[in-house]
Amino acid sequence: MNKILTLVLVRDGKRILLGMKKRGFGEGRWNGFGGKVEKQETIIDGAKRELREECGLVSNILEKIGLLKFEFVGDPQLLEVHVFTTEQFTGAVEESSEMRPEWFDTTNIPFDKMWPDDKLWFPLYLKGQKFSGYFLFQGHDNILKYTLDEVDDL
Ligand SMILES: Nc1nc(SCCc2ccccc2)c2[nH]cnc2n1
Repeated sequence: MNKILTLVLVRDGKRILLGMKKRGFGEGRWNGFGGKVEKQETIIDGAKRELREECGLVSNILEKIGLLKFEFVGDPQLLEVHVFTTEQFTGAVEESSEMRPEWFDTTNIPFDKMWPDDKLWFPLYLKGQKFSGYFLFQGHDNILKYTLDEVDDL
């Protein structure tokens, strides 16, 4: 059974909001906002909840843009990450216990301090293309193999 996770990418024109993960899974890397989906909530409601909890922004319009599956050698639990984006949000960006948010220009995304797969699928995201990918990791830094496809619907 896959572990269902969410990832929300917040855009404001040419800028994207990323958070520096302060602890736990992915600590020390810039990422979108997201995490686990609780039993009693839908995936999209889980995404909205994590967005608010992790950076203070509220959005009612999340667009599904990607599906990423991650396998880690030696770990039977597959991660199934549902990726969303939004350009409509309210509230003030605020740091949380999990994340230190910062705006980046989309021409200057800090890939060297992000998960290694991000540099592969971000270009599809930035050109408005939906995507579906599978990545086999050895540890958290080394991608042994992957597939990545542009898709028309998710
Ligand atoms: N960009 C990206 N994100 C994730 S996990 C995202 C979901 C998540 C999970 C737990 C806490 C916060 C967020 C990745 N895993 C492997 N490569 C990856 N790339």
